[in-house]
Amino acid sequence: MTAQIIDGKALAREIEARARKRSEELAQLPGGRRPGLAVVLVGEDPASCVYVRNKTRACERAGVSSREYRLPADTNQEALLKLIGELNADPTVDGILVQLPLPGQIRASAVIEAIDPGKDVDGFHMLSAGALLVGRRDEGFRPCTPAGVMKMLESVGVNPEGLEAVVVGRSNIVGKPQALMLLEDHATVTVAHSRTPNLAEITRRADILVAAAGRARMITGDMVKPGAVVIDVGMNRDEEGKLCGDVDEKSVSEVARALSPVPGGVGPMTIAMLISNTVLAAERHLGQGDTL
Ligand SMILES: Nc1nc(=O)c2c([nH]1)NC[C@@H]1CN(c3ccc(C(=O)N[C@@H](CCC(=O)O)C(=O)O)cc3)C=[N+]21
Ligand SMILES: [Mg+2]
Repeated sequence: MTAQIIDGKALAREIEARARKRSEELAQLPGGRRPGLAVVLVGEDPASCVYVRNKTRACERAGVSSREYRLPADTNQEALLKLIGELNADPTVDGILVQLPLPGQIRASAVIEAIDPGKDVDGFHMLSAGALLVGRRDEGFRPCTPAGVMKMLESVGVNPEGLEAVVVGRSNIVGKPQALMLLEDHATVTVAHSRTPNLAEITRRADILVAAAGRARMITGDMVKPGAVVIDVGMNRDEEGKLCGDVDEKSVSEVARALSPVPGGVGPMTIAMLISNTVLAAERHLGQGDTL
C-alpha cells in the first residue's frame, strides 16, 4: 500500500478562496470593511519570519488587510502590553497575533491574556481554551493548527466517530486542543507524549494518528497501524537543515492509508485557519454572526 498524500496547500487555497468571498461581502455592508489582522513579531527568529511572510501572502489572497509590527528583541513586557492595548482599542483590527516564542524577558501568558478575547484569532487565550473545553462554538476561537488537522481529516473522508485517535504531544497550542476536538467528534482519544514509555504500542492502535511531539521523523512505519490516517504536525530541521516533520514519510507511506506531508501539509492549513478565524472575528465585530 502507498499512502494517499493529503494536499494541505490545495485545501488551504480553497479555504482562503471562501474567506475572500466573505471578506468582500463584509466590505460591501453598510458600515462594513475588510477584516483586519495585526501581527506582532518581537525579535527576528528566522522560522518566525518565514511564517509571517507566508501569512502576509495568505491575507492578500483572502482580501484580509494585514499590518505587521516588528519590535526589537530587547523589547520589554510593558512596551508590548502597551501595543496590545492600542490594538485592542483599534476598531479596524479584528484579530491580533503575537508570534511565539517570545524573548525570555517577556512572559507569554501575560501577553496572551492581555489580548481582547474577541480578537484572539490564534485561539490561545484562556477564554478560547475554555470555550473549546465546554464545546461552545459561539465563543472564542479554535486554535488554528488542530482546527486545520480536523479539516484535513474531513478532506479524506475520515469521520472520527467511533475511531481510535492517538495524539502524540500535549502542548497547549496543538496536542491538548487536538485531543478535545477529536473527542468532540466522538473519537476514542489517547494523548501520548515524550514520557510515554510504550509509545509504539499506543500509536499502533490508532486509526487516526496526529504527530505533534516536535522530534524529527520519530514516527516510523512499524509504529503505524495498516490503513491508518497519519497527520504530521512536526516542523523540524534535520541534520542537513532540511525541513521535516515528526513522521518518517518513507516508511509510514508504505503502511498508512493517507499521510500529510511536510512541507505542504499542516503548515499552510494553519495559516488558512488563521485567516478563517480573522474573518469570523470581523463577522462578530460587524454583527454578522457565525457563518463560516
Ligand atoms: N502566535 C503564533 N501563532 C502561530 O500560529 C505560530 C506561532 N505563533 N509561532 C510559530 C508557529 C509555526 N507556525 C507555522 C505556520 C505555517 C508554516 C508554514 O507555512 N509552513 C510551510 C513552509 C515553511 C517553510 O518552507 O519553512 C509548509 O509547511 O508548507 C510554518 C510554521 C505558526 N506558528
Ligand atoms: Mg511532549
